[in-house]
Amino acid sequence: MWSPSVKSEFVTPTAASPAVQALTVETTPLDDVRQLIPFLDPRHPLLWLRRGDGIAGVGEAVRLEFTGPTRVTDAADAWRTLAAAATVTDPVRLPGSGLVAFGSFAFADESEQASVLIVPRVVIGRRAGRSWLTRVSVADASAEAPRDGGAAPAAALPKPTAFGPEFRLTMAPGQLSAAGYGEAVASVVARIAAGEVGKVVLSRELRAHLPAGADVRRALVELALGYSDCWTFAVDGFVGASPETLVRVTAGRVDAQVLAGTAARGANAETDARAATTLSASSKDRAEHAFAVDSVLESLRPHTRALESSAPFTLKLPNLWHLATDVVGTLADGSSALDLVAALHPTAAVAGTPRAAALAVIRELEPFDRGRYAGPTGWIGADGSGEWAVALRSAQIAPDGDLTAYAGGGIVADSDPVLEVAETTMKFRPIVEAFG
Ligand SMILES: C=C(O[C@@H]1C=C(C(=O)O)C=C[C@H]1O)C(=O)O
Repeated sequence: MWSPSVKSEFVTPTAASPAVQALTVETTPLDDVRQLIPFLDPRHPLLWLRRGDGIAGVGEAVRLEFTGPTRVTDAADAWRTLAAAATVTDPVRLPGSGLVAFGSFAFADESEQASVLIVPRVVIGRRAGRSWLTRVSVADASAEAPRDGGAAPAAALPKPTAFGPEFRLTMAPGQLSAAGYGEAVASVVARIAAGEVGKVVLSRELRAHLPAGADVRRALVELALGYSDCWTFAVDGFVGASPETLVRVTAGRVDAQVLAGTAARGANAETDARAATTLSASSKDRAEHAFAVDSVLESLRPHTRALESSAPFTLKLPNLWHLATDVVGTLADGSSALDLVAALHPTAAVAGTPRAAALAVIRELEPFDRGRYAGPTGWIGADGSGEWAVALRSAQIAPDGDLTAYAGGGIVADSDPVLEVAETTMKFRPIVEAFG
């Protein structure tokens, strides 16, 4: 249960966060800031951006790490405690103003990759023509005075910095080659025919190495410009431009957009229109899509009232078409966005159905750790609001510069290995072009 409280005198330490930090958070309005990316740290950007609106974070006031099967529920609990101990002044009161944490969670329970919640020291936000600056300062709950002297006075905007030199990466196959992926797809199709499983989302990876000191903001600009209708994100070295909204919670409203079912864009207007019509008429894609919508509705229903879904429609992206369904409802039980993320992840759009059987096939056939690919990435606010994407069209940059990009697709009874390899190639495009 989420009890919104941004001011609290008393802090109860929890197992997830033994020494609760008391944050002092101050948001002030700014004149419209049109570009958020130039304010970011070139090597440690924190970003959540769509159609020019979003939040950009600089520095780390708090970093919480989670692993294992309870990583999302642990994070939801730790966030409740942290938010309850914070003193927040927020005259702006827009989604993303006040206290926020950026978050990114590993796809798999057994992943080696840490899941994180990061509260930046400074956030610059923009929404519908309004902008703001949030500053965060930290004091240990047991300490008498804030460690860094309390909230900095509402000061001038941090300075944007010039971009570093251009770079171009060459991506090479990772542990699963394109041919190997095709074989894995064929193996899934055989398992579906044998009745072991209904749908499995299989993925492959590409690898590259980022030159030392590379300015990651260059790739973020490419993603944000090329895929402006997608969520361009950067959290702890994990970057991407995802079209899929896992869940949003704003003022008691819950919404999601389920994507599953993919087709290539046509070369001209006529073939492009035909590609969309064929996709929406395809029984293979409709079946794959229905699995994904059902899994989202089933997970959200216990937490919502008046949950409704649209009819499936075709969604146009620069690199492909998707079948999409909008889901909307009213929050019924005070859940935070992270509580809903815990209920939803992993959906059938990125795991398969039945879930446990699909995850077992993924573990067996994918010879790599997905890390945060296909996991939940987004932000959470002090009042439990938030916006979370399924982290697709993404890549993880390790501290040593090694970059791993991921793409996959839903495999159903009549999937064709050759077409599935081609689909992953289309889905790699945003990352390959942003870094290439
Ligand atoms: C798995 C990915 O995408 C997911 C799978 C889709 C499909 O199989 O048609 C479509 C959108 C996403 O839900 C990916 O982009 O890597």
